[in-house]
Amino acid sequence: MLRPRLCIGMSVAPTWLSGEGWRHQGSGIEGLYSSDLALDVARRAEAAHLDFVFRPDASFLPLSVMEQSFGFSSLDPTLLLASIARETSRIGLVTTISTTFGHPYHAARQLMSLHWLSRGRAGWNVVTALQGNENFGLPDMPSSEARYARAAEFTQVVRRLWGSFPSRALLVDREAGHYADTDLILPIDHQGANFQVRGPMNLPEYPGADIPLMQAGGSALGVDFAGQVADMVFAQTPDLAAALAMRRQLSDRAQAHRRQPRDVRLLPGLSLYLGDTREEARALFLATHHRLDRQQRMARVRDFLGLDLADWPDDRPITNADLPENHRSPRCASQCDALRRIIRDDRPTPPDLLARPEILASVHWQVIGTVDDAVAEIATWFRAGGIDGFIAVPGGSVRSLDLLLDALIPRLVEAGLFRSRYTADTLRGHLED
Ligand SMILES: Cc1cc2nc3c(=O)[nH]c(=O)nc-3n(C[C@H](O)[C@H](O)[C@H](O)COP(=O)(O)O)c2cc1C
Repeated sequence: MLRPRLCIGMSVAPTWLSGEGWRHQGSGIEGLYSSDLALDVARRAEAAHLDFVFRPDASFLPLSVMEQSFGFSSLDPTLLLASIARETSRIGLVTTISTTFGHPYHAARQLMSLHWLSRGRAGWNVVTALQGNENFGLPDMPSSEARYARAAEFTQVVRRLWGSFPSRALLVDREAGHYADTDLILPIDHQGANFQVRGPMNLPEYPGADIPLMQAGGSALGVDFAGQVADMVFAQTPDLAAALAMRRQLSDRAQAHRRQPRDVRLLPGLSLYLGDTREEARALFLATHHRLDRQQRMARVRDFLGLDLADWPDDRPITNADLPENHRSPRCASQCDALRRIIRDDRPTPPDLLARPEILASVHWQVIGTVDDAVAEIATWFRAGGIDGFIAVPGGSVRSLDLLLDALIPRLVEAGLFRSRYTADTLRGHLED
């Protein structure tokens, strides 16, 4: 444990309505393309004193899922969070901006705008993106190396632009008629492999609290990048062993970049299917994913692992030796690694593998059970030093969301694992609390 209490973020994606979740009466799905859904959750998350709400994002629309659910269709995350800024006062607002497709000048200005509008509560989830190249004139997705090199340069430019108009340069001296001390507003004159940016930025830095960075991407390059720049890491760690290994790697890479391990908070996604009983939770999970048929599940196995299960006997276990050696999904190395670990450790048969939550849903840490089950598991992982907190990704229905905010978080407070009130009103303040 690197800090005494958990850091807790809440996805406003809204994951609890994915799968079949949106079809429940009263799901509120009609509010998806307005602020309504996210605002309601943000207000409730603020009442529970969470560190931040968080909006992941994608710049492409896979049509295959749209017939059955809302998929990746969504409002622009930064605009959505800006609309929430004035309706809340304490909770952090973490948006997602990809470093692969956009330009750092735009990103720097959008993020600092959100920071001003929320009075110091903005955070940036730095992603190198999974897909979407065809929407930006790129014939293929750039390699992992190219994406992380661009991410490092992009992030450096954004930070330098934020610093190019320091808050102390803002004088607003009515009497003398001096608005700003222009000696302090300096160009950055960046000439790099990907960007040429003169600066300065046309917006001053928000005084007193900087914008924390979150990173998502679990390959060796991703972890090194996180060790260099991230305050938080959104990770996929399906079991405690994976979390402990990730925590060790992050600490190692943080120190290699002359930072402290505690500066980089490991916050895995925690997918929660909660019910009053375990049976209820399991039924909720299965009902949520029942429309994913065997063909679709096998397609996921093929995509992630390069393994074709079409003619595989149902009683034959799948072992490490069966996995094609050089298959790399272009999409996400960390997700594939998690599935490889399951095959290495559990040797599942095809029916076992195809029923795994990791195939049906995500490779996030999953609790399918009661609030007691979730509290026990979170406490175990935290006390073992595997996590610094988590990002809640409730699934299945609004009921999972309600149990998270109304029952689970208060139980963590009672256990002394989470704050009972805010002591700060900026995101940086919450992280250091
Ligand atoms: C937990 C997690 C969350 C992610 N969220 C996003 C996202 O919201 N938007 C996005 O474009 N990419 C997202 N990504 C993709 C990563 O930014 C990255 O492109 C991908 O994981 C490949 O990098 P890697 O090989 O280092 O994992 C996410 C990845 C992970 C592991």
